Amino acid sequence: MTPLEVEDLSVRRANGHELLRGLSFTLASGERLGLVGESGSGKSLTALAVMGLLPAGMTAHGSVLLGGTQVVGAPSRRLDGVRGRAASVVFQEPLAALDPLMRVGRQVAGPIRRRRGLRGRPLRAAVMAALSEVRLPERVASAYPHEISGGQRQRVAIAMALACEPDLLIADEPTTALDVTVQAEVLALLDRLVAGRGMALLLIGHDLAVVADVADRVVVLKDGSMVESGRTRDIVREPRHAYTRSLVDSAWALEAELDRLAP
Ligand SMILES: Nc1ncnc2c1ncn2[C@@H]1O[C@H](COP(=O)(O)OP(=O)(O)OP(=O)(O)O)[C@@H](O)[C@H]1O
Repeated sequence: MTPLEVEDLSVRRANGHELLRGLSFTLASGERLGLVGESGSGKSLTALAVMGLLPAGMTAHGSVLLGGTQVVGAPSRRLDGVRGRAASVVFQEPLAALDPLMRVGRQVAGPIRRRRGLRGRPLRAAVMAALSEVRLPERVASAYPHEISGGQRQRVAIAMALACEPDLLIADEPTTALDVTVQAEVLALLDRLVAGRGMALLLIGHDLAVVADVADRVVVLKDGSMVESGRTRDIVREPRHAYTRSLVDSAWALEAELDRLAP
């Protein structure tokens, strides 16, 4: 089963204004696709439309097949069984995914219980294993989200998303809210965990250098439309569109600056 097939996807506001236009791409099993573009280009709306989670007042048109289920126009009840199993999301701000009043261990236990039907001691063991996989110490289980660091919170959010054992993981700017030193660690962790499970990954970001490190193919979005797509190395070496070229140039400029600072 193909994890994700998006065909001519558009998103409109109630007043008819189009925020996304005619977007098409496919993600095969185990494939890594990057979705890049500047702020406001429609990256997050794409993720929300794929999951059937658009804000009230916005409608999707076209086709989104998530693990073979049509998301566009589907009633929320039908999608409850698809979300988590077919795809999970890690958002930019981990606090958004976590309940501030619940200890971390209980939160991680939620999706494991639902997905694998575990209870009692086996459930506790599975929670500890899930935390250890994202390199978190056991004591994090009894902490509240505000008692751990931003990087640790994002690891918890990743553990929860992976606990559902989805065929596709959508990571929407998963490291943007983190300190630079923590960003690389979390990205490497995500990379390793997704590869180990053979999951497909849709990695969303504004920084081409970060996305290119992980993604096999890239889709470039500008003002709600796809301007270019192709294999990452082709796009980085020979961008066809002027906008993509500007993203590549700024990625190279940053690289050169880092080389100059730390040769
Ligand atoms: N809840 C909303 N209500 C109205 N307009 C919205 C809403 N969310 C997003 N938009 C608009 O849709 C467009 C695309 O937004 P989106 O959040 O997808 O961009 P993005 O590429 O993810 O940007 P960023 O990198 O800043 O997250 C923007 O013009 C934005 O103003």
